[in-house]
Amino acid sequence: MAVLQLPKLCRSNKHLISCCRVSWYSHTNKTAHVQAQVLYSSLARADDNNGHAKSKKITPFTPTPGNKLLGGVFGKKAKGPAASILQQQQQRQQAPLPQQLRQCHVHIGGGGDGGNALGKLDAPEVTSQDMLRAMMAYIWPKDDALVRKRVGISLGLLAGSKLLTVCVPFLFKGAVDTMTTLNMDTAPDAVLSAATAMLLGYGIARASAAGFNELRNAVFAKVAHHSIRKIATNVFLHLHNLDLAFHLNKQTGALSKTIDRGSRGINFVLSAMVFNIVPTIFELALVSSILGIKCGLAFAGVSMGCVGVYALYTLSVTQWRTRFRVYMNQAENEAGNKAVDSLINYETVKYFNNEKYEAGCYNEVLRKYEAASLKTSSSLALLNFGQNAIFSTALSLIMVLAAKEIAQGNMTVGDLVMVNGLLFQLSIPLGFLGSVYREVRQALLDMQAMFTLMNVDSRIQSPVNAQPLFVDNSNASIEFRNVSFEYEPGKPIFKDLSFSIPAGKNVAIVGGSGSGKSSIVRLLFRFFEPNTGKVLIGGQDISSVDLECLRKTIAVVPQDSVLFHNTIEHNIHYGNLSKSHTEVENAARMADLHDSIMSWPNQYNTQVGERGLKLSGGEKQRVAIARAILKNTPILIFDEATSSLDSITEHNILQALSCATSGRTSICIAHRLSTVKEADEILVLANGRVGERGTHMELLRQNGLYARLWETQTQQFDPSRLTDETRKQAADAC
Ligand SMILES: Nc1ncnc2c1ncn2[C@@H]1O[C@H](COP(=O)(O)OP(=O)(O)OP(=O)(O)O)[C@@H](O)[C@H]1O
Repeated sequence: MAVLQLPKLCRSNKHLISCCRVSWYSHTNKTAHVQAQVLYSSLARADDNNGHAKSKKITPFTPTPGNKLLGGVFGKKAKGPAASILQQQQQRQQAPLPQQLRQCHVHIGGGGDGGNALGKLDAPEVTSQDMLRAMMAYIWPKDDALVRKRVGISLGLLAGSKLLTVCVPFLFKGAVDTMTTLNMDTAPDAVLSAATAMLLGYGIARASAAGFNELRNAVFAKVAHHSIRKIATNVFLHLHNLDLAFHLNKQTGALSKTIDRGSRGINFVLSAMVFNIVPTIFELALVSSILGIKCGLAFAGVSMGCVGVYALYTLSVTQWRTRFRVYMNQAENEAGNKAVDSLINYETVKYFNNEKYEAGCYNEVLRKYEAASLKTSSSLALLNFGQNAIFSTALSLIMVLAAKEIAQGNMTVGDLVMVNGLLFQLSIPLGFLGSVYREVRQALLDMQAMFTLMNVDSRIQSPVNAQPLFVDNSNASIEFRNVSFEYEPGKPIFKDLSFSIPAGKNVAIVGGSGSGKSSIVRLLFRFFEPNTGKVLIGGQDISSVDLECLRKTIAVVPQDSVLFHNTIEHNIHYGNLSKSHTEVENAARMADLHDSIMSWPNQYNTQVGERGLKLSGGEKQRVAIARAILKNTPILIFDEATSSLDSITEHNILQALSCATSGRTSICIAHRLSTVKEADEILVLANGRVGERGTHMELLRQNGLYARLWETQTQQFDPSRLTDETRKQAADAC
């Protein structure tokens, strides 16, 4: 039994501004990860001051699902016993948990989302080092010699361009010094040609340095884009592997923005890492050494001092500016979410004439974004000005020093030109250093959100050494054994639910709205896991079988059919991508859709619009049915599959479905009882259990909840036939 000490003291703490739940998250069958998160630092201060006195009130706490806890708030500087207990929780503890606590998940909340619009992700945070390490694996992959070769060539080109760049001021100095001897020399033509050669060399060196740079960019571009593609694909796949609960809690707008910004960040950081940071430091050292050797220690001292002050200023101001970028990202995510949510609900907005309200909400979020961007740009102006001021001061100082040396005859005018050239050359990488640091920090922030996503574990995974699911039409039985389940603590959906469906039978599940019919499908498909009890298919516990194998065994026609923004052919074909066009057509025929499709101008190439909005509700349902037929699985589930169809179409489809499902195990969820009265057995859900079960006639004879529902629907209701108990049940169900 896991016992956590939680700071009861927080209950009385006036600084507490957040009420949160502790996360119980089962990665394996026997352990739970417990993670506390930093929410506010105000409590930390209170804890600092009075930690000892308050620690007396700490009592052990035995967690159960749904227990509401207060606290979990501390800052980096938190001290005292209360803080140390919280810190213990923060370090991921692994404690064996009893069965009923396994796989029960509640997440830390409580406002003050300091992150982004993705909310708090239930994953350890990714550090900059983690990300750099991960990226290094992409740019220097052990298994891809071609990529390594490209990186090597790019580095060679980089070295060539740097050397040429450093030569430029020397050639210019040579030309100026040669020209100054023009009047005193006896052979002006020779001097002129020497100066011309040096000036030509100057031009060639400049052009070649630039050429090498561009060539390097071109060679490296493939490495960068290749890495971006790989990382973005991995993130995308990872998102698809996360469980339904994650996706129900996250907003798609924020997710796509996070991937978008994260991928852009990768491009920047990759180039910066290889071509800017290390080579810039090298160039700074080179230029300072040349200045020191050629012109003296004073010159080197001023240039090094300038670099030091410049770097210090840049780093500290950039650090300070980072928070504005975080606000900006948050506001941008929020704006993206708002826009997507509002546009997806276009029709609802119109039905209720709420365009202005929606625009107002969007404007409000944009206002936040505007404020954050203004702060970002004004602080950037401050940074740029400061950098310029530092550099100009150093440049003036060095030029004064050079002028003095010329006056004393220690340096030539050419030297002055060379110093000037070197310093200007220095200003380029220095400017880069500032902006690269700035951009790298910002890119790392963007990437952090994306990589943190990669750290989120799916709660539903195939167990290690998972068995395949050995079922076919002959043995695809389904059993729910003592299943208890709740999405949220304190709101049980099933209480000790048990039923079984023999292989090849067609069973209907009916019950009031919210009684948990669709939840049965989700448990069967392993979108969620029961808190206790087991779900078995063909006698195998589905939590121990391979997830992909399990899902290949079941075809679902969901309650809301959402289609891809593609042709109708693609949408039906999606049910089984290995099937031919003829099989797609056959499935469409069975779903009573083929004739409708053939009457459209573009037939199977008709575009269905975003989420299938160009189709009627009934047509979408028939596409979903055709898909499921095409998937051709031993188990078929229809969740309100014909609710949007007219009676004639429904009748046709039901006939086709009885062919399609014959010999297979099928579950039909329906409100309209006329669609399920032919089922082999009907289960009536009530109060989290199977309240009644039997064939249509048996249930009518039982004269219970089903009879009441049936009579209400067929308008043959005779209240005098109902007992008080049934009346109460029926009232609950309806
Ligand atoms: N992801 C979720 N998180 C929290 N509660 C949920 C979630 N999904 C469903 N519920 C709740 O679980 C209960 C059962 O939902 P379910 O969709 O299984 O009912 P149903 O019987 O299929 O309803 P209907 O006939 O109206 O479709 C409902 O009260 C619903 O609000």
